[in-house]
Amino acid sequence: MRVYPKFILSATDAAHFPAPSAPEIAFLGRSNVGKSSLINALLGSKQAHVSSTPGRTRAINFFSITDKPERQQAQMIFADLPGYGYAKISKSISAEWPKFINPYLAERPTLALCICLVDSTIPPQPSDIQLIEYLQSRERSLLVIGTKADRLSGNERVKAMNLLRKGLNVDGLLFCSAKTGAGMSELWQTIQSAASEK
Ligand SMILES: Nc1nc2c(ncn2[C@@H]2O[C@H](COP(=O)(O)OP(=O)(O)OP(=O)(O)O)[C@@H](O)[C@H]2O)c(=O)[nH]1
Ligand SMILES: [Mg+2]
Repeated sequence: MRVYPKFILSATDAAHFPAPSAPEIAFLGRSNVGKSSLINALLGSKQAHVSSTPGRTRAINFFSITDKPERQQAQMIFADLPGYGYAKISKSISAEWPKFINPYLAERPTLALCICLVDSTIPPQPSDIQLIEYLQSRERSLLVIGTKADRLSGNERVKAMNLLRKGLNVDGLLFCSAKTGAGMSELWQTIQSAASEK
């Protein structure tokens, strides 16, 4: 799918969020799980900052998405959220979460879908379970993505899929790779149907 993304703003405070307009798709996950890479793969361009240093994304970065370059009004908005759960930065990030990330997840009226990224190459992590339980308690629509699936063989993929499904207590789980593009068309379909339902 060809889309035209535009960076809107970077917010470190709820007061700086853009006024709610188009349906929003939030990308969540532990630091280094591949949030920014997945956004870039979906958009087919380098919008989000990808880094080898975990914890690089410290703000919520908003991008507007249109299907035609001349269109002014966004059809949907992507929100790239700061990562959580990485030991070295967990203190500073966990201090920031309640301040503006919890209000975003709990109260944002236009939030249509939370895409929760988990690393498909490691077992379910407590911080992932915590986030998914929080979103479920808030009755948010969510989709869990196993990232970096290119690192697994076919056999390992089946094993990892079962382990994550059980450990995270979710039915649907989609494995993706920002590197090979695996899973991208299925992911776009889910995003579009969530945005059109909002
Ligand atoms: N093999 C492989 N590596 C990936 C994939 N996606 C991301 N990576 C690598 O994982 C690292 C982290 O990627 P980012 O996209 O910056 O991760 P992030 O979740 O945005 O990280 P923070 O912003 O720090 O929270 C980078 O070194 C990427 O190259 C993938 O699909 N396959
Ligand atoms: Mg990032």
